[in-house]
Amino acid sequence: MSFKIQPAAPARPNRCQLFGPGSRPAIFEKMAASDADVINLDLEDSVAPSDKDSARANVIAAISDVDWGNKTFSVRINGLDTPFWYRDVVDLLEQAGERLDQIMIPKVGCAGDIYAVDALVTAVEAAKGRAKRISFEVIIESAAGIAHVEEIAAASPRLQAMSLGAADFAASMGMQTTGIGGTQENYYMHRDGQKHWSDPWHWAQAAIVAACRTHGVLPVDGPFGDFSDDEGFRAQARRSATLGMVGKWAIHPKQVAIANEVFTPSAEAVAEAREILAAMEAAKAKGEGATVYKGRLVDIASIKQAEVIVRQSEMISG
Ligand SMILES: CCC(=O)SCCNC(=O)CCNC(=O)[C@H](O)C(C)(C)COP(=O)(O)OP(=O)(O)OC[C@H]1O[C@@H](n2cnc3c(N)ncnc32)[C@H](O)[C@@H]1OP(=O)(O)O
Ligand SMILES: O=CC(=O)O
Ligand SMILES: [Mg+2]
Repeated sequence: MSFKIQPAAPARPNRCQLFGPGSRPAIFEKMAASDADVINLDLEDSVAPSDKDSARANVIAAISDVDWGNKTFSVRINGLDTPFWYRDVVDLLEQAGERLDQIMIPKVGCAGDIYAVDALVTAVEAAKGRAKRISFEVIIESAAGIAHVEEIAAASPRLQAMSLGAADFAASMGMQTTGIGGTQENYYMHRDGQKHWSDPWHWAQAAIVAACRTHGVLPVDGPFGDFSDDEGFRAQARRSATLGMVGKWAIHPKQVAIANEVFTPSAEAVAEAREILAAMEAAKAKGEGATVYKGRLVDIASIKQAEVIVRQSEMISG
């Protein structure tokens, strides 16, 4: 470990973030009744420009009127390149009740974007005497965002989570696809007459995980657009979990259960992690730093690996 200790990310479940347009209040109660850990009401790209004002009013009302239980409650504001974002922040912070936990800043391109929102939020919080300090989450969904991912992850103590937004990311990168996440037909290797598909999102996800883990932020996988493809969603979620991401967005309620399943360590994984910890305790009692568990090496690094799984499981089960 470096002299600088890796900070822990916020200890709250973030296995699934369920999205819904702020212009569709008929689904708010259904979102609240879901099993998602995080709710994201959207003021940005799922809301037509003509509906921005009414969607903002719907969301502000719903923050107090709907029982969101113990979910993390977040609102996605409009991007800093639009005329809408400052009004989103001011109205939310001036008018919304204390139940608002977080705002999501889309399309961030540099640390300065977060600084600007932080300055505005801090001023309105102080002016209104808000007791609860709002946290931030951001979406990396542009070439600039991924190029500056580390400074973004370090930008504010308010920052709790960072998602990869595959749709806008693909557009910003000039990727030749209209698919939102998952397998891309033309991204394959060819050998002996067979196609072997690769993962075009992998490098961006890995960069996000590294930036987040360096700065104590939760790394999250964003949307998977084809909500008819359960197995495609599951495969994408499993790759993300294996890389170190803690959860994934659901853009349809049927994706919630799959995300929760994938991002909850299985009973078998937890049992094995506990056995590794026990094997290492036994090794330590004999003065050994390395031992054999089920025919394979485990050593002091294995304790940290096993603790990741046990901690995740304990945090989720509360
Ligand atoms: C891609 C880049 C991004 O920025 S993604 C994030 C922004 N996008 C969004 O927030 C979109 C969220 N999703 C939606 O708006 C809808 O799910 C879309 C995809 C339009 C599909 O809606 P719809 O045609 O009603 O689906 P459906 O008939 O299969 O619905 C079945 C039942 O589920 C409900 N439902 C629908 N969406 C949600 C949701 N997000 N949260 C909670 N409930 C939802 C429907 O109302 C329907 O309920 P019921 O069975 O009639 O009682
Ligand atoms: O905002 C999300 C995206 O994929 O774009
Ligand atoms: Mg987007």
